[in-house]
Amino acid sequence: MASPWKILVVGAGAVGGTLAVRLAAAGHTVSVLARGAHLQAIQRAGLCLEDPQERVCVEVQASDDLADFAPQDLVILGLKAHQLGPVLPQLRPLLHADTVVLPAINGVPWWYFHADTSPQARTAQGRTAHLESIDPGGRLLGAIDPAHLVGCVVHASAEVASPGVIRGNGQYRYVIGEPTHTRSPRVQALADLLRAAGCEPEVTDRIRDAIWMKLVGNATFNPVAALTRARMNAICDNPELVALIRDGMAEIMGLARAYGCDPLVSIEQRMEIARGIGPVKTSTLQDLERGRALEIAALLHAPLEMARLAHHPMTTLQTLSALLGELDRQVCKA
Ligand SMILES: NC(=O)C1=CN([C@@H]2O[C@H](COP(=O)(O)OP(=O)(O)OC[C@H]3O[C@@H](n4cnc5c(N)ncnc54)[C@H](OP(=O)(O)O)[C@@H]3O)[C@@H](O)[C@H]2O)C=CC1
Ligand SMILES: CC(C)(CO)C(=O)C(=O)O
Repeated sequence: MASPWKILVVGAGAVGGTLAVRLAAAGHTVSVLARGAHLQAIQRAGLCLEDPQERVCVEVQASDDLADFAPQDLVILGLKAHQLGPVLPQLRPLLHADTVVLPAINGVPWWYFHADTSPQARTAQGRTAHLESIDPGGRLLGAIDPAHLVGCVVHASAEVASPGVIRGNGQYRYVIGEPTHTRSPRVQALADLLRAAGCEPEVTDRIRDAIWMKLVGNATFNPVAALTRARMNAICDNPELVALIRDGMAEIMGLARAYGCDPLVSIEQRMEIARGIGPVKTSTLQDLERGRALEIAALLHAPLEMARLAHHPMTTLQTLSALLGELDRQVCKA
């Protein structure tokens, strides 16, 4: 192995925990930010990843306080998008000049307009625009230097099965790319790192296309899954839900194009990809079942805000957002 990386996973839940285990098992120095019973279990017995093929457990340094960690080569963000606020500014002391920050997070990212060329990307004053729905006041955008960021789209499904134990569906596909839409040695190095850890990285010089392609599924399947409590395969087998999802997909694909992007696949192909994920619970359904706040802002409010800015109609997504918002208020904690 080339020299080990010093890696911090901030939010070692389903997605972050998966990456933490794979990277630690590949010999890297991995630390994790976790909390509560999950943190206690990791400190007591390590962090474990089960997939249909194997169970792997690793020992990692774990804490609920970012001040306990030294500067890192790579910081992976495995939080829900709405959990970033208090955490992102605290990362600054952990970043050296070449540290890469990799947000493994669904939805429209807070940094979307950084280095973007769409007309909406700059304010009238020439500054990088932000979306109020995911980044009120632009505080996330100002929290860390966006030069550290590499975009990441996660094609994997997992959940925290019990404290200290992540259960995944055995898919480990990550699309990574520069927000500047260029090729870079650091993205290549990240791809090598992930491949050597048994993952399937894909490098793109059009990361926003990959973000939209993923969002086409998350903005439709995730709310429908939470509203119906159905797994992915059950949704795919229900023609009425499929019709609803196809309408929502068409809206998001149109929005992607309105922002100069290509959603990369047809509705038919996107449905097939969703079916291939298997009988899993979306992360939004997992949150609902645990009474946790739903990730509505990044999956629905942000594209709806972008739709308003671009004068693009999205009635299906508006309806899903209204229904999911009320479910969140009725069932989930703040
Ligand atoms: N799960 C999946 O299958 C997939 C998820 N995604 C996306 O990946 C991202 C992460 O989701 P997922 O892994 O499911 O989420 P999880 O809730 O499983 O993981 C997030 C973890 O971060 C912890 N956390 C949050 N804030 C803090 C904090 N301040 N200090 C310490 N720990 C903290 C959470 O703890 P606590 O539980 O106490 O809040 C939780 O353990 C989301 O954007 C999701 O949409 C993408 C593809 C698939
Ligand atoms: C639906 C799924 C698993 C697709 O990868 C996902 O992204 C999620 O659960 O949020």
